[in-house]
Amino acid sequence: MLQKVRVEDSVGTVLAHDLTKIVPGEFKGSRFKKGHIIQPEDIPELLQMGKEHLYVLALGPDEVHEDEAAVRLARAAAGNGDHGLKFSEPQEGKVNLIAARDGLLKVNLPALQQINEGADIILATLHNNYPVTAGQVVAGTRLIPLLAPRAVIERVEAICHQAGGIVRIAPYRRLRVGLITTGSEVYKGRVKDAFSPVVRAKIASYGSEVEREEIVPDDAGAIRQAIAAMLAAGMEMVVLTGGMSVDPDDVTPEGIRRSGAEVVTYGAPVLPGAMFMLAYLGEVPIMGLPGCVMYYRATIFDLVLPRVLTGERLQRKDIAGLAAGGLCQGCPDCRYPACSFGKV
Ligand SMILES: Nc1nc2c(c(=O)[nH]1)N[C@H]1C(S)=C(S)[C@@H](COP(=O)(O)OP(=O)(O)OC[C@H]3O[C@@H](n4cnc5c(N)ncnc54)[C@H](O)[C@@H]3O)O[C@H]1N2
Ligand code: MOO
Repeated sequence: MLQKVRVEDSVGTVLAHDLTKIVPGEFKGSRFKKGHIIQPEDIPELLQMGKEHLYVLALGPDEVHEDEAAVRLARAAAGNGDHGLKFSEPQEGKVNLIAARDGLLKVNLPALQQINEGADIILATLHNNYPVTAGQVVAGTRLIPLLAPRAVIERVEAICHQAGGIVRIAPYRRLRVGLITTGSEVYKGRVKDAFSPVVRAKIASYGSEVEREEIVPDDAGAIRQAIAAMLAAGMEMVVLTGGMSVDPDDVTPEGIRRSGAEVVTYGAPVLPGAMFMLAYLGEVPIMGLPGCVMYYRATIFDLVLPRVLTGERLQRKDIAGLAAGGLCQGCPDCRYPACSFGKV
């Protein structure tokens, strides 16, 4: 409700329109914004600006101001657990949710949809499973009107509460990784290994480390043995490169099968990365990386590795779920992850 109040009596009320300040030759512009809550220290300045009365919105007992609504939704969306998020100060009814650590953004998509199907308040996020770095804005919330009935915010708080939070940053585990490079040409020294530096760097970028490395020829028995040796040495993840395609010498999938690992998938609806294999030997993820991972900046490995590092055990349906967005556009100037690749 619009009300006219004396400036001296206006502390705590909500300004109904922008207030322009003019200091000749120095300043002309909006000094107080619509929606601003008048503070005690504003009074002298308002009087000096020549104001004696203000139009304000009286906050009814059943109404919330845009800033309060945004703060409350942001906090509810993060939930109570170890969410890994920080919040910006509210500004013009908007609060940003900011990653407090590196990790994978997890968004409860059905609950997000439910919130946004209601009127008057919105929550927008980056894509689910987006790899983020500390300090990055991952979501934002805003009330659409300046004031809204309390029921609006209570409704979204209830959705968030029921979902146990909607947005969080899943941290990466630090795993001991074993790398098995396959290829008789590499084993015999005809080709210098170019795969290992790529895999090492990528794994290091998520905070884990390749602790052991072995080069084996294109021989399924040798591959099986190398996998067993990696587990015996305490490796918590095993990555194999090369030999993933259809040539007679491509025996890496066979070697992984012979290790006794349970194969989740051989083949993934992702380009580059179609000839990828994911398997588990007990709790230990085993990944077969096709040749493209060596020379493309972003591939299936970038989509699967961070999820595995958060401790998620991927299933066939998760791999199938990569199809929409699984086609890399092959931009000359790769901006992954800020692109459509891997975004569902
Ligand atoms: N007829 C078909 N050909 C290919 C298919 C297909 O479906 N049908 N798939 C293509 C795709 S997709 C990819 S990816 C590659 C798969 O590659 P592989 O994982 O089988 O890789 P290799 O055959 O072992 O090697 C390819 C190439 O890269 C060199 N290489 C391998 N490892 C290393 C290393 N550690 N350091 C340096 N160079 C390495 C290797 O010598 C070969 O020249 O297959 C497509 N073909
Ligand atoms: O497996 Mo290939 O990796 O589609 O490029």
